[in-house]
Amino acid sequence: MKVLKFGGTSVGSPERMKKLFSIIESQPSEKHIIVLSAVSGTTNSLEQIAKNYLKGDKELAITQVQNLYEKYQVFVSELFVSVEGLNDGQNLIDHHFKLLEGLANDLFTQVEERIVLAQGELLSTALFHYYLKEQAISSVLLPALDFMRLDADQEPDYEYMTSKLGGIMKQYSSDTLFITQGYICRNNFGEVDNLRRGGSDYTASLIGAVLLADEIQIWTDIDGFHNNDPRCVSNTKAIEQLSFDEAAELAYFGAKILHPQSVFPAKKFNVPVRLLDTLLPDAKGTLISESTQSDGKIVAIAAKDGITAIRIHSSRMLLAYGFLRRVFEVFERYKVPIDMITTSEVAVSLTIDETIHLEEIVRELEHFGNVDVDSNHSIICVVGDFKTKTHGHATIVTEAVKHIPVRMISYGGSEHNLSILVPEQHKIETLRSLHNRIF
Ligand SMILES: Nc1ncnc2c1ncn2[C@@H]1O[C@H](COP(=O)(O)OP(=O)(O)O)[C@@H](O)[C@H]1O
Ligand SMILES: N[C@@H](CC(=O)OP(=O)(O)O)C(=O)O
Repeated sequence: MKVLKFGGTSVGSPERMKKLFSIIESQPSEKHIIVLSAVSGTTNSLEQIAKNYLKGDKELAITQVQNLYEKYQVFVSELFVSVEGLNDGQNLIDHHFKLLEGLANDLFTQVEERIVLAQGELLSTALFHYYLKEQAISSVLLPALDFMRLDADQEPDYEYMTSKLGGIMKQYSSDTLFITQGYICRNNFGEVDNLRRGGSDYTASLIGAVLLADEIQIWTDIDGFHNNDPRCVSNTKAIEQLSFDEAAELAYFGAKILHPQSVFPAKKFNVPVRLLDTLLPDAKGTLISESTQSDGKIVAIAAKDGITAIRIHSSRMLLAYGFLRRVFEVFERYKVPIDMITTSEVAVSLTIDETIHLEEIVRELEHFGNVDVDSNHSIICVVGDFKTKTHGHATIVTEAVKHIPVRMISYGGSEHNLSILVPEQHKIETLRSLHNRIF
């Protein structure tokens, strides 16, 4: 069995949906679970609608609902040709947009906000299901809200998902084609929730993991994981093979092609992940598995923006123990993860990308010493095999960035990551300079 995920761009227009049909049709006849994101741009529009409902600006929210409805009317008219298909499509969008408009009459809380955000994937999957029906292809539309669940810590509830989805699949043992929604799930209260922006990759990985699939395929608009950010550097190349750990580092540190959390379930259950291109379906793509080909080499570079660096300078740190624990406890209290950390005998610098509680955190850290905050930085993450060949990598990196003001360097945390922190305005130059020196 394979799990195939298609992102917002791959279902972004009726033409793209038809292209997706031809990719699915050409797959060998085994079980396939197709995970779809919302049509590109839809989740952004839904976010705006929910924001305005939350603010109480119902008039603006309803205008935005109507604008989106008009886009879907065009989509339906271009996707279907049969009277039945056109009716199915029209009834579907009428149902979902009535629900969106109807929310103006009730109290609107964060519960309703998440219901609004779920409509994109509910629409795209049903539209594709009806399109397959028009093409005389039978498929089962699996409601993700029936089996995707997070626990009280917002972590996937593997046990629940394994038993629920396993049971559903047994019910449909003779069917081969399944379609389900990416991104959406329920929380531990049973309310509609989601896996955060870009979360459809995570859905595919979770489904592949709990069903022990042969492969999880992430289909997108590029021919695999590139060795640098193609939006910033021009001559990047697709990488044929990456290990789970290398892919996780790159995804976490900004390689947008993959949701940062999506590698973990696949690694936990050892299910390979393949990144493929909807526009070039025959291209090799990238295989992410337990093995790697990096063998002493640097394989890729990625960048993560919106980073804030915090330095705590304290003479009390000198020869003291327990200092770092007290610093970390502050971040733990506010549930803010730390990305990078460097220390000297009298100071510690660390980075965060979540600044909602920055003021409170700084206030608490000031009990330990002087605190400096530098915002608008980027982490540049260089990934490769630093175990087989243990010398030379740091020199290559520092030499390539000798003209850039580097705020932090972190090396040795893992055997395949060297990260540097630079002001955001130097990100592109840093990526290009490293690319020219390394590849
Ligand atoms: N290292 C990288 N390799 C490949 N693509 C990358 C990388 N870093 C950023 N990207 C960007 O990720 C995009 C694909 O991700 P995304 O837009 O989320 O796809 P989808 O909508 O299919 O989920 C590519 O078009 C590319 O611009
Ligand atoms: N629709 C969601 C989920 C998603 O994963 O989208 P994409 O696969 O297009 O990144 C979002 O826009 O965040």
